[in-house]
Amino acid sequence: MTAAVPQLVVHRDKELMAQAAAARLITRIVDAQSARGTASVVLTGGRNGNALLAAIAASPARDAVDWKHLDLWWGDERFLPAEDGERNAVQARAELLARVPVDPARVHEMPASDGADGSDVEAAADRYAKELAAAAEPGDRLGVPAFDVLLLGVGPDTHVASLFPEHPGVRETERTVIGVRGAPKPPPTRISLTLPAIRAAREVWLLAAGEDKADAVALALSGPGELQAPASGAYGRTRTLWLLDRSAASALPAELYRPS
Ligand SMILES: O=C(O)[C@H](O)[C@@H](O)[C@H](O)[C@H](O)COP(=O)(O)O
Repeated sequence: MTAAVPQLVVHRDKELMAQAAAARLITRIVDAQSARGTASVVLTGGRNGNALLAAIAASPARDAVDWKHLDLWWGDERFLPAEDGERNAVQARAELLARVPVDPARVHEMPASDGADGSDVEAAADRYAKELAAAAEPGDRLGVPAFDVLLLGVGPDTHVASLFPEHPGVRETERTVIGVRGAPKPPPTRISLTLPAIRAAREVWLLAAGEDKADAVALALSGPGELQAPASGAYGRTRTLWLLDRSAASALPAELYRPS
């Protein structure tokens, strides 16, 4: 079962989108933890992903989360030295993770280029795939944990994670994690979950704000193939949610979104 038919929620502006998405994510984590004692979330890099983390950090409700029983993963990472400020994990630490009592053993950063695999990005990707498989439950698909929420920023070319239009990574159907070279968005070398891994999530939430995303959002939601618009291939098993601001929704056809 998939939730390939997306739900759209459009907020007044990107600031309100970040605040509302933060409240939504806190609630979703609390619900998962009350049901199962634990939760797992896949973080995304980019301005909207980081704004969401900052909004959680600033929220009084953040203490409702049992941070010690939360597994955090990444959808993609820039393949740079571990402490490089351009890494998604370094930015996530600064925005939120250094301010809440997470269990470091449950914060699963993607390998860095100065780690055990050196500059071998494919070996680093395989390492992360093994870490995901080790965390999967017997019933989980593909050897990937059934993430409660998988967050994705959406690029102006409709990329998600580090899966770019017409790039080979979008076609991957077997592996859960791949190395990416020649990414159009710098830096060129990255690690990324693949679409099959993304689709193993219970819920996939896509974040897009700003006029520069309007065409990408309209294209991705018009039903093109995922090779042309990778965001259109990002959906969850039970829910696919597009969190937008009005600017990013401004090119949508009337039947998809009526401005309030
Ligand atoms: O490593 C990255 O750069 C991100 O994971 C990338 O997929 C990002 O989410 C989109 O490019 C949207 O970025 P913005 O939210 O900054 O537009």
